[in-house]
Amino acid sequence: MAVLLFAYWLSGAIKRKSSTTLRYIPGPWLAPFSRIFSIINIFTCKQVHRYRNWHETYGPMVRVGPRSVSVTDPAAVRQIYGSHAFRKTRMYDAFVVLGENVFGSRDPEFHKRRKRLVAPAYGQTTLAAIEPLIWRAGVESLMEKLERQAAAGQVSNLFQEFMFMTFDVVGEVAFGRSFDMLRRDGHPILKWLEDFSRMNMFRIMFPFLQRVRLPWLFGHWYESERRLYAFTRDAVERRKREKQPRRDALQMLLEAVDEDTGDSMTDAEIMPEMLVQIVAGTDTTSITLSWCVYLLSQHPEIYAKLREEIDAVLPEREATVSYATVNKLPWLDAVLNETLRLYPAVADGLPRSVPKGGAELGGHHLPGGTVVFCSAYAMHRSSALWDEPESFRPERWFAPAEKLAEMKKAFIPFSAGPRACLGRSLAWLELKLALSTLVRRFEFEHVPGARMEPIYKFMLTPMDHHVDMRLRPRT
Ligand code: HEM
Repeated sequence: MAVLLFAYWLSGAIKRKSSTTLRYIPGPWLAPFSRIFSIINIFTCKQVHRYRNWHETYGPMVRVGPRSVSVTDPAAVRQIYGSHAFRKTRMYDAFVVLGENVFGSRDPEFHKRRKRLVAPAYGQTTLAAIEPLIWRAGVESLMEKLERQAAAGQVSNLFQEFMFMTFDVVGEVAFGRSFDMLRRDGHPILKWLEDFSRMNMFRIMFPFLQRVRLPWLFGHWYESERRLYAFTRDAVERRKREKQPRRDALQMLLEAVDEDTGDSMTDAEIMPEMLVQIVAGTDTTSITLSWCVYLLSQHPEIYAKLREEIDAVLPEREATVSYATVNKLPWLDAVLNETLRLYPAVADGLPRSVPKGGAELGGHHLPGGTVVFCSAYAMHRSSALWDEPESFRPERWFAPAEKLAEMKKAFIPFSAGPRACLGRSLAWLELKLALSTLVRRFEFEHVPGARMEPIYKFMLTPMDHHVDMRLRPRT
């Protein structure tokens, strides 16, 4: 029996290897035969290193599975992400939390309609209105907590504190009030979301679970789902009862009107969009800040340059920092860009499906249905695209305009095209306010112990989820 099964697998594998034009794309010898590497990735979380090495060995197009290809050629990457032609794959169903939404949707028509409705929630007018909320609920609350930890002689785990900060900001702007995680060291929504995403994974693997409920098996996950729903609904209803609501992201969603039909969004449509802001807008930003402070702690000369630049525009330690003051600082920009290059939080994946009929990509013909994706980690560290790719050199971002334009083609921390990050202006605002205030108020020094090797588990994080720093208040 075992021999028969093996023979069956082998004949299928050989057919898969030789029957498509993918056979001309180089890659590890096992990749065309089986999806073994996707499975290994799930268990080891080290695919970013693997993809980077493969691209260094095989070039900009690497076959990584029977029907999947990893791409780092900038022109091919723009082709994949630059339009709706290459659609998101089924993997994105995992992001359909409480309903179809702008992030998880695979349908271009739905996405275009929904994006028009939600765009004002991420726009400049909203950002200007919520800046004081981000300062109060996020940055200032974080500084107060760090002040207390420093006074008590405690080491601060900035990985965790930045995460709490970004959750509190999304709570404030998308749910109408902070989750208060910085003060309470957590919130039950963390568990509800974790349970919910596990349940969703099962629903994707076994679609009958969309229709059938198995309370004896998944009872506690259903309970988390119920609580998440009730919590989100409560936030919407609370806001609707307010006589003079403030102009934040939640309000923009409630006031959104479809230009063509004149329809507003229903509560059932608004709720998934609120959750998207948590799923897409918390860890991404906090992890970027974590890597950034770690890199600064390892490069004292860069840290000193940044401190000098920030001290010049923020002479008073305690003053409220405005975005206008820190928005255009060359070293701050360069340090954050270089962090996003070396440690892009969304370092891998973003799978897309080649359209029916196939496509020419990177000099190869790929049949329809082939899964293609760009590993930002591999592209950002490619020796074909960057000088000294593994070095932290923020000054590279001061290159002449022509060189800079070339670099930007190979730089995609927020993806590109119609599905690029909608929250990137908000992310920049949070990143710059938080980092400049931290640098102005504290001297920080890394406390070794936790493993800092990057692993990829949905995001590119340090292995132990710790970035331990000893903080000393500055004058
Ligand atoms: C440093 C921080 C951030 C990084 C590196 C980042 C990165 C990304 C990337 C790579 C994508 C494309 C995902 C894909 O195609 O699968 C994306 C999409 C998205 N991001 Fe961000 N993001 C950040 C912060 C935020 C914030 C703060 C928000 C909102 C609160 C946000 C909201 C979104 C949304 C709504 C999408 C889906 C856009 C669409 O499909 O039209 N992101 N982000």
